[in-house]
Amino acid sequence: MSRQPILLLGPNGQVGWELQRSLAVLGPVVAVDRHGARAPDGGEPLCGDLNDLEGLRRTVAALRPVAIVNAAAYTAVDQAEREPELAHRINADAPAVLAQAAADCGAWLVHYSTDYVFDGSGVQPWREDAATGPLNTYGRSKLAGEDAIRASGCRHLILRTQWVYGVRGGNFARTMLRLARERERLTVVDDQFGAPTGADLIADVTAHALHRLLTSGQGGGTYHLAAAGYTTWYGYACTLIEAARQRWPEAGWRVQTIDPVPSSAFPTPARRPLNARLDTARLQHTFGLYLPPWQQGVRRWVQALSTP
Ligand SMILES: NC(=O)C1=CN([C@@H]2O[C@H](COP(=O)(O)OP(=O)(O)OC[C@H]3O[C@@H](n4cnc5c(N)ncnc54)[C@H](OP(=O)(O)O)[C@@H]3O)[C@@H](O)[C@H]2O)C=CC1
Ligand SMILES: Cc1cn([C@H]2C[C@H](O)[C@@H](COP(=O)(O)OP(=O)(O)O[C@H]3O[C@@H](C)C(=O)[C@@H](O)[C@H]3O)O2)c(=O)[nH]c1=O
Repeated sequence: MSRQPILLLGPNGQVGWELQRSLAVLGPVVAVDRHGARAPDGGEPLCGDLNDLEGLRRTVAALRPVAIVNAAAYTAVDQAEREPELAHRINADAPAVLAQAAADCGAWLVHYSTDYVFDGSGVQPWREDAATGPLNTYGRSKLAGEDAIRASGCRHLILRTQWVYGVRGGNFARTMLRLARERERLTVVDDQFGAPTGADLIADVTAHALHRLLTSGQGGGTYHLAAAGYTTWYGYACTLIEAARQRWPEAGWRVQTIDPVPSSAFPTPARRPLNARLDTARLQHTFGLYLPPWQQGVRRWVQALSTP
């Protein structure tokens, strides 16, 4: 394996945190967060701020990584409706610059995208070649990022994933566990379908796929990556709260009722797709992977928490 480093951006996010662990077996990893980092050779400080496009360009040119793994993103779905320019800069302009810089030095660019690039119609899981039609600003910004990477001609791996939970940072699961101890009644939408997917699984699959790309030079492109099976946010909340109650029976749970409701009964600034299921056959087939059922990952996540 190459001694050229892997540049990891966004190392403190849910996925980035797990990537620090999973990528380490592939070679040296230089993790740079938005505050920057020292260059390994003592040269100019490295820039990891996706708002600083010139800084990103300089960093890639100086480091000449074998791969750039971009786990940084603007992920506040509702807030993006109020900050479309910022969401676009982080999720589209920065990946475009990274793609150009990767093309210039021959690096692979690994990037993450979302189920929210789809319009949520139909009932079949979405394949990679299905027509996109994002319903919200976040989804549009992520799709623009994907398009820029594909258009750049750089060697790339785009992994579209969904409903991510991890040990770091905020997510739906953490919100539900908090609400279940604060309120007697929860209402959760039961008409949006997808698969809760662990950041650890995403990071492990990324490392496995990147190893293949670096050793064979084959397999780039756009893939769907999600845990197996599907549920709704309501089904997810019920499974999660049940697992947490079993683990901590005395944690002061107040919740008595969880009401399944249609999306119309839970209005949010950003519209979300109803059918967000991702067809992962291409990823499993290309990289010889088995993706475990979503319930397994959610229960493991609960077991790994130190407090609810
Ligand atoms: N979360 C989810 O449910 C899903 C996520 N994805 C995609 O997966 C990828 C990883 O998501 P996830 O780990 O959940 O995201 P998180 O929100 O947990 O982490 C995002 C990271 O991006 C960093 N970041 C934000 N703005 C900047 C900036 N200007 N410069 C540098 N870093 C910045 C944040 O830094 P800081 O900590 O300093 O704020 C944070 O560490 C993203 O591409 C996301 O779009 C796809 C589908 C679902
Ligand atoms: C807090 C809460 C949310 N909901 C609904 C709102 C929404 O339709 C759904 C999910 O809400 P959240 O805002 O937590 O999740 P959201 O930010 O929409 O999650 C998305 O994040 C981005 C980054 C992605 O890429 C997506 O794959 C997806 O994971 O649950 C309820 O029904 N009841 C509740 O109490």
